[in-house]
Amino acid sequence: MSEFTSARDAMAKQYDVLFRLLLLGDSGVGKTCLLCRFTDNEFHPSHISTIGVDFKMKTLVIDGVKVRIQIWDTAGQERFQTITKQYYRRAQGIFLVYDITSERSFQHIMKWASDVDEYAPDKVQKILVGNKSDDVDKRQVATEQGIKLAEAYGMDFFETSAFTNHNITETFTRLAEQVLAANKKDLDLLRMSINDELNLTALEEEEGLCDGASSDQRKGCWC
Ligand SMILES: Nc1nc2c(ncn2[C@@H]2O[C@H](COP(=O)(O)OP(=O)(O)OP(=O)(O)O)[C@@H](O)[C@H]2O)c(=O)[nH]1
Repeated sequence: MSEFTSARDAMAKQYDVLFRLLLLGDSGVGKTCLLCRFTDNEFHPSHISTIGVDFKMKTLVIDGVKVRIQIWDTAGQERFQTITKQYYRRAQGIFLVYDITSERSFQHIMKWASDVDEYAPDKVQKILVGNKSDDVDKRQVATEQGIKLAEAYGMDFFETSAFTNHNITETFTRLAEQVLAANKKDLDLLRMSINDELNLTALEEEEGLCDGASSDQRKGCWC
């Protein structure tokens, strides 16, 4: 279920909605690097395996909506999967990541996708990501293979490079847009509730002004 904040919380926190997105894929495909590039515009050449899970936040504005996204980076290593699977059920969007220089990581997407079917909410939005597109000499997975697999699963598809910053913002924004669209009904309710609160606040302010106003000022007041 979507994690919409109350109108007062949202106003206090400077965002309208909060989404949880999850990065999944084999160890070494570049999940942590994708996240670091997106949130901090940094790239780390060394592979330090994620232990369990970690997260970073970023706020995007989509169609005038301030979307705060909490992106969970999971460990690709098999030994952490009991832990990482516990995070699936609270995700609204999932990146299924493979490495275009690793046929094996591409084959494993089927396993990741079936885990998502089993443990994530039905409404979860998914996107397929073929990372390391800069590493052309080592490419093992053709772009067309990625396109076909994404079509078969009914997902959008991006080839990315955390190294060159290719398609990074596009990929994260696309998944956030999909999640937003999938939760539009809840969002409309939220907007209505924000409007109600704003109207209420305006009314309260007006009333406050009237209460504290001098008799001259009260003449112009409708209360
Ligand atoms: N050439 C190239 N190398 C990349 C890219 N993204 C990540 N790498 C390298 O791939 C290695 C693994 O990257 P990580 O981001 O640590 O991989 P991970 O998927 O988070 O791995 P786990 O935490 O073990 O699941 C590192 O040496 C990165 O520098 C990319 O876009 N291009």
